[in-house]
Amino acid sequence: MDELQKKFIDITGVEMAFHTKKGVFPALQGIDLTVSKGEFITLIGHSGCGKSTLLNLIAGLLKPTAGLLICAGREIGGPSPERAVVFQNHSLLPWLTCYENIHLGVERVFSGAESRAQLRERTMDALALVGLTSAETKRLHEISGGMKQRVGIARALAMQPKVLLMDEPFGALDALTRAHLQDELLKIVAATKSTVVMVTHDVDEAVLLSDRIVMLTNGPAATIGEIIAVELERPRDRVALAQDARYTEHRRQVLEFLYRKQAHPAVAA
Ligand SMILES: Nc1ncnc2c1ncn2[C@@H]1O[C@H](COP(=O)(O)OP(=O)(O)OP(=O)(O)O)[C@@H](O)[C@H]1O
Repeated sequence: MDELQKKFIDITGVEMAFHTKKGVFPALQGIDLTVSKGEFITLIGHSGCGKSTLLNLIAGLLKPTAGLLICAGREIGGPSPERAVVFQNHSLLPWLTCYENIHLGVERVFSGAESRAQLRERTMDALALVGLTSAETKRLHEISGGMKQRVGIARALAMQPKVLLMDEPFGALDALTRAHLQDELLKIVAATKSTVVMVTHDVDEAVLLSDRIVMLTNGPAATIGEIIAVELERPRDRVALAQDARYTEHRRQVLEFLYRKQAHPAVAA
């Protein structure tokens, strides 16, 4: 792996302060992080510590008050289909079909360079990737929450992003659907070799999916407290992992960080 691939996302000295009615609120400070190409990173930390803020900075939806964010050798200057985002509320258009929701994004990115047939093929490939080929013509209000989330992931992947950014993509789903989609995401990421940064609140999700778990301290002025390298070979099987001592140890490390070292002020009091 060359230097550019090792530092595919390169974040140095990033600070984010928000101007509020009560004055300046320092959300993040001293954020240094590199993510290599093909790596799966999760961001975990207590509510309000700044996980979404960091993700939005990488997405280019926010500009840092200090520091530098680089992706694939170029400074992140704003949002780009190179860095596709999947949100918890999937932000899809409910009156359109699954196909149309994905096709909209595909058209936006590729219509200058590709024929209508190619655009259709891209859209169908993305639907197939998330197992929704048969739901092509269904409208969003006709499908379940888990299926909507899959459409959101397909829409993001269809743009062939360099980086997939996910903000609690499975947060609103029931436990079984969530487990199913985590397994699907593992397969998709293995096939597409995507670089992923994902925000989660779920310790098991973080250990199951990640190459590294980035744990943020409590805000204000949150920063990276610890990073755990998850040394579990892939493909990963959730049932086998449940009895794996390394899995349990990683889980313990995250829990210790969250509930001992960074016990939430409200909880610690
Ligand atoms: N636009 C904004 N203006 C002012 N303050 C903000 C803004 N966006 C976020 N913040 C503050 O920055 C801090 C970090 O918010 P952020 O949403 O990144 O946290 P989070 O870790 O993603 O939280 P959660 O897990 O609850 O989603 C919070 O204190 C929040 O109130």
